[in-house]
Amino acid sequence: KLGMTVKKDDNFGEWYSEVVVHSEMIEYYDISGCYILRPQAMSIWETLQAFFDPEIKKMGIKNAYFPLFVTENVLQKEKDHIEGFAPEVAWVTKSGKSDLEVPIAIRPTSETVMYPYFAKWIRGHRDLPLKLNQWCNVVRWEFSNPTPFIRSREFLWQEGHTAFATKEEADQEVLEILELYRRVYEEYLAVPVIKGRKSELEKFAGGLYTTSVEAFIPHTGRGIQGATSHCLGQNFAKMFQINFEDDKGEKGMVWQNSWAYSSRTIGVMVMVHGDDKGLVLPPKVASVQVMVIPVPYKDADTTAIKAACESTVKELNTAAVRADLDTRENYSPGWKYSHWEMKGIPLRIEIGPRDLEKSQVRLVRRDTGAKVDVPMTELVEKVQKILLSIQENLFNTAKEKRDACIEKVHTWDEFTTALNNKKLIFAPWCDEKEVEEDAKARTKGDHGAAKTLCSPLDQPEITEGTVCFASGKPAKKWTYWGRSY
Ligand SMILES: O=C1CCCN[C@@H]1CCCn1cnc2cc(F)c(F)cc2c1=O
Ligand SMILES: [Mg+2]
Repeated sequence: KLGMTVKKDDNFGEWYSEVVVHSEMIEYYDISGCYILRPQAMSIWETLQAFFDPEIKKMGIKNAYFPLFVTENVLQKEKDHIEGFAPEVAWVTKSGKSDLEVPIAIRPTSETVMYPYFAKWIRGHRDLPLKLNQWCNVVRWEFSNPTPFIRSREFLWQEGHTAFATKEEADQEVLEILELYRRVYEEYLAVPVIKGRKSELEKFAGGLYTTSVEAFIPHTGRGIQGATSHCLGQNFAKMFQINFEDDKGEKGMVWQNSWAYSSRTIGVMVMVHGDDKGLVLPPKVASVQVMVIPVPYKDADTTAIKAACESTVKELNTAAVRADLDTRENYSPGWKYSHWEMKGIPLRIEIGPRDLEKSQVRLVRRDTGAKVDVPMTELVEKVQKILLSIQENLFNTAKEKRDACIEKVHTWDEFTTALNNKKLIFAPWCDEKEVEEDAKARTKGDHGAAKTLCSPLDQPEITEGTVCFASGKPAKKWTYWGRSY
């Protein structure tokens, strides 16, 4: 494989596409907007799932699996839930040569698939809370620029759908799930995110309120929704007649939530940490954390070197460090260094004749390129420490870069200047829908309009007399604004 040919600063879109392909995470497919997830990508997906699935089970959520297909009349059940989404719905209209009597939609999300059965299963308050999740794929036939992991016509996600007797229980779960999403990004993918609430314009129209974790890509100056946790209120309970007899014998409608993260998480990680050598994997999601490479010298004892590599891998694997070796003779050490750097392996170990003599190995970090010689007797402890340090350094570096992009503004002019400087804008806002619509209209351009990303749950104080940057009305919230994916 050739090396990287595009630089991250020169052409971000082409750089990204090259990274995901050359790191062997993605293979492009012959249907636009569809991508093959190769093992490196799938192993990251599985690692995140291995964290998230037990966590939601601890919360009493059970996995189920609902059909991929939904009938037209059920899908159209509620216009404002589907409003504007209709063009994205993919339909099955034939089987073999014959047309289907009634076209069948492929799920773009599963509210309308699940909720008729929620109505059937929920009768009394003892049937509550009902808390289900499914790990599945969904299809949204989008036309705006398809991007591996970030925007694809089919993607993997988990979708949680829960029903409670009281709003308080629903409100609490929304935030518990949002905290898990923060951990997925910050503790595993080493990507800093902001927890916040979506505006009335940006929220899920079918719900009561939407919370999200928002990431930011400094290179493009665009925000990206990382994951989302909605409180649906009783909107869907009304639509689907999901009610129950409470302990006083009265009929009440349930309070519902729905929440999801998707394979988009992987793309955000690539965009944030990748560099001009290719992918950079945070150790916690790296299927191989350490690659051991023999450095044979012309008359050196290659057998002894290879044996040292094998015992190093063995020792690391015994200590639960995911290590592998590359002893292929038809590739030079130099070729292997750039190959495994391209693949984002966090740590490389080089073992040559000099290292053998001194009973040491050379460790090379993928994040900083730093090299350090370590006695073989201290191998495991040093490798474990360095892997932790790489995980932390990736997060801290990403957080510093993201924070450096944040610009606090107070006026419209400051806002447009910051927007054109690719900033993540923090502004006092009157929280009025028309003002957001107006700001969107005024910032339309070939880079896309500015929009609200979220109002952070952690709200700074609004000092007396602070006015909205756009309308001049009294400010109600500090809100992040920017262009987005
Ligand atoms: O975002 C979530 C969390 C998991 C469950 N769903 C909610 C809301 C999804 C919002 N949404 C998002 N996209 C959609 C695309 C469609 F084609 C369509 F018919 C419906 C939708 C749609 O409802
Ligand atoms: Mg969409």
